[in-house]
This record gives sequence, structure tokens and C-alpha cells, in this order.
Amino acid sequence: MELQFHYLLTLFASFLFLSVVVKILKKMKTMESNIKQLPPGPWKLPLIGNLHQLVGSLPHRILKGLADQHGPLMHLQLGETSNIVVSSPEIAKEVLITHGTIFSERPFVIAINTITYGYRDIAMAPYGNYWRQVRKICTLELLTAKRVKSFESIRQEQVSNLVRYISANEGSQINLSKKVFGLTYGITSRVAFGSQYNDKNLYSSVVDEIVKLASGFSIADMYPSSKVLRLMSGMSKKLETLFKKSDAILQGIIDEHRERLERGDQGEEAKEDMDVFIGGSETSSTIVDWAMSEMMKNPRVLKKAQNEVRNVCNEKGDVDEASIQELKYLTFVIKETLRLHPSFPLLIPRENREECEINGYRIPAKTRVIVNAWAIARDPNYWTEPERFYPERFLNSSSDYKGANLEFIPFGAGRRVCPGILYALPNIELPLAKLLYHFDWKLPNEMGHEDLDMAEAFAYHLHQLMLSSNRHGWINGLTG
Ligand code: HEM
Repeated sequence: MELQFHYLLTLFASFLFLSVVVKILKKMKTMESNIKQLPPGPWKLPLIGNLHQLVGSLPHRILKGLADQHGPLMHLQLGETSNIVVSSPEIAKEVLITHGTIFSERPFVIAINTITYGYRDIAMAPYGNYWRQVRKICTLELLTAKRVKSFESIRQEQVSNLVRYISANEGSQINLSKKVFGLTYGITSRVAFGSQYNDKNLYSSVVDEIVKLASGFSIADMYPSSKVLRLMSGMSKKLETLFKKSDAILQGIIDEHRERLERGDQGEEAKEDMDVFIGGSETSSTIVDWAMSEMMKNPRVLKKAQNEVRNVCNEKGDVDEASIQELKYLTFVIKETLRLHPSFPLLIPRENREECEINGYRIPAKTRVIVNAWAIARDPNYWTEPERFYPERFLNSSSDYKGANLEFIPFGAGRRVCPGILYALPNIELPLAKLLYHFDWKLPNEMGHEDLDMAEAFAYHLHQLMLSSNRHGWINGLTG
């Protein structure tokens, strides 16, 4: 009897043990098959996943290097967050257009939640009714072709002020990057608030910080569930200070605007939209800055662009926006600059609302999507000699940047494509045309064009372009 009981106990224990092992094996198998269904990616470490692989260089460069090894649809585990990285036009089309409704959500980014008073902006607002309404105001009211045209006199006046400043400092070194930032800042400030907000430097440093934090690459964003990490990384303190600064700037602008209204002085076009202010200045000045830098590095292109603008505008003696329609080569220079140096090398991150299949792989709901626009613009299947600055490539090409050609998406694509394209373009074209028309440029200190440093940084104010100028001919219409 005792022996029988012992035998039964052993049998039961073995059965229990076996069922636990089977259960574990089953679980591991399911995990394995889930992992198999995810896109391929580099090997992952426990706890940190692929975080260690993002150290050392600029994120868009590192991600391109990894995509070259693992493919244009790649999975990365960054701390707690599951990410896919898109690096080819074909996959970008699937994600941004074919499955556009699913991938139009933005991920939760701690910094943005704080700075935007709980996602009350457009760029990071959740995909839903509020976003639809504010975006509609932008596209149907604030940033229409007609409205943008109505700002022409502001643009003319501000750019002429810059030309006057450069003329007065002819021959001496100027920091063109700083001047061009001041210019687009001045235009957008007057357009958005009816006057020029004074503290340009404070504004600029706040925007820099916001852009860095908003990228979602901070350590606290990789472990969203850990409040301790947020405290330890100094993120909470940083955010508190940043929020106070940005709130003070916006409050200052609103107070000034109210005072003006009370005085019965409406100023010029007075608008309350803050995204226009942030999106409208640094992005455009960065492109002007890069275009001038690339032309300084490529004197052949500089000469060709300069000849064009001087031929077209010589009779008038100055550049106006009507003449800009005739500057075909300058358009190619701007396109080539946007291709090689998009303001957002990694588009603002997205997230999928529900599970879906991309290119045969399963993408679980709430996966973060990083679209590497910088890598896509260098895809050798679409671009010959992709690294070369060669504006002529657009001569017989229909490739446009408005979101229809996925190999060229400096403004993004799909439902969340940038709504500011019409506003941004004249802010890039007019300053460039005038800088080329009125001045001959050279690098300071006998520097050769091949010595120009085009190194980037993962932020605005990518670099500081120092140049000196000589007036070209007689500058009409710039006095008084
Ligand atoms: C050269 C200038 C500019 C560039 C390169 C640029 C680029 C971009 C990019 C890449 C996106 C993300 C698109 C996506 O997720 O697919 C974006 C979004 C956005 N941009 Fe621009 N932008 C520029 C100028 C502007 C201007 C001038 C404004 C406003 C006046 C503006 C307002 C916005 C807004 C509100 C969004 C968010 C759209 C949404 O989430 O629905 N941008 N921009």
C-alpha cells in the first residue's frame, strides 16, 4: 500500500514537472514565434535592448548604418519601447500612405506633454477630433496660398533690412547663420503676433531644448513607466525650467498683444497660433543656411545660381517674388538642399493605433515608428551619386517634396505631412535670391571651399556659417 502511494506521488510529481516544462516551452515557443514575426534587427541586450547601439554618432547616421545590415524595415528595442525603423521609399509608402490611418498617431513623449499644456499643439496632438480641428484651421485659414501671399510685404521689408545690414558691413566677417535665423524669426514673429518678439536668443535656446527633448530619444522616454529614472536623469527638473521659460515667452507675447488691442492698435496680421511660430522660423533658416553652405562648397553651383538671378532681375535692379517664379535653377538648389539636409532627418515619430502587417512582418499595436528621411533621400536605387550636391539631378525629374514621392520626404508624407510648405518656401527663396543677387561671397581667413566644415549636430543651429561679402553692382530700392 505504502509502495503504491509512493509510486502515485512520484507519478503525480513527474506529471506536474512535465506540464510546467511543457508550459514554459510553449510560452518560449510563442515568444519565439512572436519575435520571428517582428522585423529583423540587431541583437539585443537584456533590459536595454538596442540602446547601446545608438551611442557615438548622430541617430540618423547610426540608424542608416544598422539598416544597411538588417534591412529597410528593422526592429529596435530601445529600453521598454518597441520601435520599427523605416529606411526605404517602398516601406515608407506602406507605412505613411497605404496604412496611413493606422500610423497617424504620435507616441507619448514626456517633454511634449508638459510643454504643450497636455498636447494642445498640432504636431504632437493625438490623432483625433482635436487634431483634425486645429489642423483644419492651419490649412484652411492660416497657411493658405492667399494668406501666405498677403505676408509678402513683411518678407520684403525684413529681407531688405538684412541686405542693408550686410551692405553696411561689406568686406567684414559676418555670421550668416545667425543673421538668417534673425531674419526668419523676425518674419514669423511679425506674421504670427503682429510685432517682433524681443528675446530672440531666449526663444532660440528654448526651441533647441524642445526639439532635443521632443525627439523621444531621451533615456526617460525609453523607460516611460519609471518615474525614478525620470527623476535620476534630471528630466523632471529640466522640464520644469523649460516649461517656465516657454510659458513666460508665450505669456509675454499674449500680454503684449492684448495691450496693443486695448490701445486699438491691431498691428499687422495678428495670430495666436504658437506652432506657426516654432515651425515657421528655425526650419526655414536652417535650409537657407545649408543652401548657402553647399553653394560655398560648390563654387560652380554658386556661380550658376547667381548668374540666373542676376539675369532675371537685372532690369528691375532688385528681387521681388514675381521674379522668383523664373528662377528654375534656384528651385533645384533648394530641392537638393532639402534632400541632403532635411530639417527633420528622422521625421517626427509616429505610432500605430492597431496591429498590422508590413512587408510580411507583424507590427504590434503601439510600436513606435521612426522614418529615416535622411537615409531614404540617399537610397541608391533612386538617386545616382546620392551624397553629391548636384541640383541638376532635378532637371528631368518629377520628384517633388510635397509627400507624393516617397523617396523625397523632407516635409513628411500622408495625413501628418507638414502643413507649412507654402509658408516656408518664400521664406527660403526670397532671402537666398537676394543674397545671391546683391553680393559676391567668400569664406573668411583665406579658407578654401574644400575646407568648409559641413558637420551636423542633432539640433537646429547646425553650424555657424561665417562669410564676408562684397556688394555686387548698385543696390536699388534699399534706402530709407
Ligand atoms: C523648411 C521648412 C520645414 C520643414 C523641412 C518641415 C518639416 C516637417 C516635417 C518633416 C514634419 C513631420 C511630418 C510627418 O510626420 O510626416 C512637419 C510637421 C509639421 N510642420 Fe513643418 N516643416 C517646415 C516648416 C514649417 C512651417 C513654416 C510651419 C508652420 C508655419 C510648419 C508646421 C508644421 C506642423 C504644424 C506640423 C505637424 C503636422 C501634424 O502633425 O499634423 N512647418 N514639418
